[in-house]
Amino acid sequence: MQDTLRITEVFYSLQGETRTAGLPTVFVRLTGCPLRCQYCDSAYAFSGGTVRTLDDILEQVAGYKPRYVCVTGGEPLAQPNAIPLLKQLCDAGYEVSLETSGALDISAVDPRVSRVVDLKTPGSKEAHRNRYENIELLTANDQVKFVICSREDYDWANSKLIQYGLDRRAGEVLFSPSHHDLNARDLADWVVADNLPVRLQLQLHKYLWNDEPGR
Ligand SMILES: C[S@@+](CC[C@H](N)C(=O)[O-])C[C@H]1O[C@@H](n2cnc3c(N)ncnc32)[C@H](O)[C@@H]1O
Ligand SMILES: Nc1nc2[nH]cc(C(=O)O)c2c(=O)[nH]1
Ligand code: SF4
Ligand SMILES: [Mg+2]
Repeated sequence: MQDTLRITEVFYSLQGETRTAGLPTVFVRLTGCPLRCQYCDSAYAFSGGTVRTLDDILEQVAGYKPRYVCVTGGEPLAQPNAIPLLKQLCDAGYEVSLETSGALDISAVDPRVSRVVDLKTPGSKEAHRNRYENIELLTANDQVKFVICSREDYDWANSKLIQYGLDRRAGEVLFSPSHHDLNARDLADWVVADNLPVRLQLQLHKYLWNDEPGR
């Protein structure tokens, strides 16, 4: 029996988020998530999907001849075979990132992967799932993200930034407005007013292609 993963989609697009925003990237979206963030834009990946072998997924990725590959979901780390997938993508020579909720242990992820770890804000309604032990594991190759729904979420994110010295632990601290919940301009004004050491992140793909799956 070969190693398999349940996959919602594999597609080639522009990275809409994080430090590689704007760069052509292959996305591998794994099916299933144990969380239910209030704002989730990928709820179509909670169920369904297709069981595929790692070799089959790697072959499709290779067909795009990408430099960047992003493993996302759903929650990738909810499937144990996400770990060998990430390693094999690195071995194949891609620059690999992982989008993860921060609710599961990130320690087994290949160190070549840039782990994009969400710290779930109160506005997500899933903040009680944050696994704060993950913060100790972050390196300069990793990124921490806050998806911010309100001024209260902004103040909460700012307090975590200070409490854990996140800008010194991770290569990037990303503040992203929750699409539909918060005006990006308000968040931009708050970041400037407070002179925060964070990067405002907009979801580029939503400006380009709205909320279409597979973009
Ligand atoms: C769909 S999740 C999949 C990976 C993982 N489950 C997680 O939450 O990081 C990918 C990224 O999209 C973000 N996201 C989801 N819905 C969003 C929304 N409405 N506005 C802004 N970011 C959103 C998540 O917070 C996460 O950083
Ligand atoms: N273009 C594009 N960029 C993305 N970056 C992270 C995504 C995600 O859903 O995790 C995503 C996505 O769904 N599309
Ligand atoms: S953890 Fe990620 S995929 Fe799961 S509900 Fe939250 S945003 Fe959606
Ligand atoms: Mg998305």
